[in-house]
This record gives sequence, C-alpha cells and structure tokens, in this order.
Amino acid sequence: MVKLQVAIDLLKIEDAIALATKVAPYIDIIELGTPLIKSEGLSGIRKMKDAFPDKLVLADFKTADAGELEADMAFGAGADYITILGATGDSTIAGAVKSAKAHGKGVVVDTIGVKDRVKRAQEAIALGAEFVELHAGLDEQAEEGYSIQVLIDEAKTAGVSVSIAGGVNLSSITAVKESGVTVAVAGAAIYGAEDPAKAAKELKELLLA
Ligand SMILES: O=C(CO)[C@H](O)[C@H](O)COP(=O)(O)O
Repeated sequence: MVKLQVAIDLLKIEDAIALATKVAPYIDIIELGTPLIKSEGLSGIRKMKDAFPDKLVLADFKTADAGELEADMAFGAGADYITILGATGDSTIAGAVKSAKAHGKGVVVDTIGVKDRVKRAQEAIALGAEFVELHAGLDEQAEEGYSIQVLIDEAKTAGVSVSIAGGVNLSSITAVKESGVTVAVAGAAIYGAEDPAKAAKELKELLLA
C-alpha cells in the first residue's frame, strides 16, 4: 500500500496540530515542513509526536552538513524520519544513517536541486536511506513549464524505494501511485484545501483504489 504523507508548511505548531487532527485518519506520515521547524524548533517535533504517538512523524530538516548530529537532534525530539539533502556529500548521509540505526529510525534523502535524481536516489539507498524523495520544491514548481510528470517518469525507472513531492493533488495522485512509489507527499493539496479532511480522505481513497 502506498503511504500518504501530509507536508505541513504552516508556521505555528498549534495550527499544524489542528490540521493534523483533522486529517490524521487518512494519513500515514505527518511531515513538519522546513519552515515549521525553523519557526518552532525541536519542541515543535516533540509536541507533534506527543499529540500523535501512533503516527510516523517526519522532520523535514533538509540537512546539508553534520548529518549524525542533526539526525540525533531530530530523533531525540521524537521524529521517526529526518530528511537529508541528496545534494550534499555521501558522508553527511552516512552520518545520519548511523544515527538512524542507533535510534531505530529512518533517513529520507531529499533530491531537491539534484540534476540526476534517479542516480542520486540509487546512491542514497546504497548508503542506507530508507527511501528517497523525488522532489520539486516550491520554487521549482513555480518555474514556467513545471510538470509533476517528470517525477512520475523518474519514479518508474528508479528501481529503489522513492516518494514523490511537488504538486501531488487529486489530479496527479493516481499517476503517482501507478509509478510505483512507496509514499505520496501532499502539502498544499491538503493544508490549502477548503476542507482538509475531505481532501486527505479523497487522496487516500485514490491511493487505495
Ligand atoms: O518540502 C517542501 C518544499 O520544500 C514541500 O512541503 C513539498 O514540496 C510539498 O509540496 P506541495 O505543497 O506541492 O505538495
């Protein structure tokens, strides 16, 4: 079954927990987005995990250096996953993987800004990442001509465990699922929806269909 991850790109933990409360029945992984972590710090991760002990919590650190130290921080605060940038060196990913093994948690490598996402995904899995996020960030999505199709095509050829993030919504989620991903990540399609619970439910139903 393809897991559904909600990316919460809000700035206040109270708002993030309120959103997560609405959508939790349909969500497998609750992601604290990078702006939320910068705004609320490690205590935001702790509050989210305490509110949802039975959900997987992903801290979108986008770590570029000191992989082991930052992973220790995220896992110590209650995260089940941390993201490490694929654009950084192998030793940063390896350091985070060392921490993940010590804590019984997982590393997700984020390919934002990486030119050859498929090659880097394969390298990251060989380094011990649990899965790799094929990711077009908010800025890349705003560029003229962006289409999520490029990520869908990459997922089909990756041959390793990947998620897709960057415009997953009701129109694209079936193609995302059929590309063979492990996880589908939806941010604005849920937190920006008029009725986030309805949006999350519909996304989950399409993943289960
Ligand atoms: O990590 C992120 C930005 O760096 C976003 O959370 C991720 O891209 C989800 O995006 P969307 O709102 O398009 O679903």
